[in-house]
Amino acid sequence: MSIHSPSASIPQSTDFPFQYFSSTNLLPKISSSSTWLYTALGIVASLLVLEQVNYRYKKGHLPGPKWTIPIIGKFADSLHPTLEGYQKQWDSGALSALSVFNIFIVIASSNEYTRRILNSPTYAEPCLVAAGKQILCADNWVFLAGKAHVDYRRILNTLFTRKALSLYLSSQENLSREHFKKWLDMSAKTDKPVEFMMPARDLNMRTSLRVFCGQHIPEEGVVEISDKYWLITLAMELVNFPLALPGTKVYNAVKARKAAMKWLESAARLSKIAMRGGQEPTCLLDQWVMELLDTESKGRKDFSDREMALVVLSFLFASQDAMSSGLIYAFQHFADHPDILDKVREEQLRVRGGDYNKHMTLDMLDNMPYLRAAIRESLRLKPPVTMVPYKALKPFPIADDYVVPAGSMVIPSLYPSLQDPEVFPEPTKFLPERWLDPKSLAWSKPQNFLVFGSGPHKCIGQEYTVMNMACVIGTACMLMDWEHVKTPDSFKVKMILTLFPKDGLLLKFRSRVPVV
Ligand code: HEM
Repeated sequence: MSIHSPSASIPQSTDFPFQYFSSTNLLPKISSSSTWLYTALGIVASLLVLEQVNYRYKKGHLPGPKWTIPIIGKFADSLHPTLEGYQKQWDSGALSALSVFNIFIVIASSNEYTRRILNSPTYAEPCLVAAGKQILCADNWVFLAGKAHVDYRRILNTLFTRKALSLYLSSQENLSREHFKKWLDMSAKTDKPVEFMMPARDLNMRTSLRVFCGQHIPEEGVVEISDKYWLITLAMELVNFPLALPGTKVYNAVKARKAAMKWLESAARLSKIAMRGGQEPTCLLDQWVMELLDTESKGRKDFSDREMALVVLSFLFASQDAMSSGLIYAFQHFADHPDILDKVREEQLRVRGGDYNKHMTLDMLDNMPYLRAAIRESLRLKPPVTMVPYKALKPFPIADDYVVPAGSMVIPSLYPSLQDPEVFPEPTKFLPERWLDPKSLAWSKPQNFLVFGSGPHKCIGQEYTVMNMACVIGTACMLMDWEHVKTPDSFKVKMILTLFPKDGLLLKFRSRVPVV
């Protein structure tokens, strides 16, 4: 098949019972009063046949079910995704196909096809999930494409320079310490372990909101956004029930977004007032407003409160689930590898000059190669984002023998590249050492380290993420011990948009030195 003739031909012989629909001898004598019924049945039957023909035509020779379940397709699987399920799909071929609610989906598992999708902006653009635009608003900058996206992103890059990152570091460290005290108190009160998933998400949400909005959001707003944000996470399924009726996940998520936007718009307004009034910048919004006020800096000078709030919303969306997943697995990996934790501690103590309570700076972080290698390895071993849904803007000749039909979802998978034994021998082991030598095999194939994606939409928060994880883990291991209470589900994976240990990670915390 040529690359310009999408998919395969219509099937010649089938195991689908077309004859059922055309078999007139099954029909009773048609009375005039029931004509409408048979007409309606005929139309429905034709649509169902058309659905199958269309699916088979688009699928072509790709591996995947021969027939799609009428109307819903693989909706049931997409409601309860499992890593094992995806592994099966990836193992079925470098490209494979399925359909959910008539959305045709092509999944890429190889490094080559995955990177081709991520780096072909004229053929495909990120669509997050099918309901992404409803939830994050269609006018959110993350849905821009081409030059408009590049220009917008250039401005946002100024929020993640080294100078900006060092501004955020002290809020991160102070909040981490507050939360460590809470976790230690929880452990001190009972013999039972803490189920770490929600406390970690809470630390992360509070850190993000304070780093992004500083004190421009009152505590009441932080609590409301943190409480409601979970509804947004729950709605981020690959394909949702198509109508956002009251009670559906998408409906609840839209309500949660409206509540969050009210606080975020107010924060943008207050930041502008504070910066114009000569106050010192303390957060990402302030950093942005200072950039706008700087007569030396080039680029757009006017961003409405709504535009700024939508950017913060996109950062919250992108960071909350992925960063929580990254942190939770880091706590699990370090608890399960005390020898590695010892090495991290040794390095921490050396760089902190023997002072357990010394606060971290970016310069100190530069001198912690072992901690950075361990965090990189933790993210490789359990990459929070396993795949990134994109949409084909036009027929996309992804392979010599296959063209992704326009309008299809096309999903690059990050996980298989990060578990490739050719690049990461013993891929299921936690081996920070593989990142210590710049000439190592792992470093020799940077194209395989897809934790943060690749191409024009590569994660804008990559450095911020590593800095935050290093700050939390580096400080935690100075001040606390934590023990992993293992259960039969500890090493099984639960997929809620990102990856989490199935038992929520049970930890017991103990103080090493008083937290100040
Ligand atoms: C462990 C943490 C994180 C992981 C694993 C992660 C991963 C990713 C991935 C895989 C992408 C898609 C890249 C692509 O399409 O090629 C992405 C995009 C993005 N990430 Fe992250 N991310 C993390 C944290 C963050 C944080 C903390 C922020 C915000 C401060 C952030 C902001 C974004 C944004 C805005 C995009 C879209 C960029 C664009 O379309 O230009 N991420 N991230």
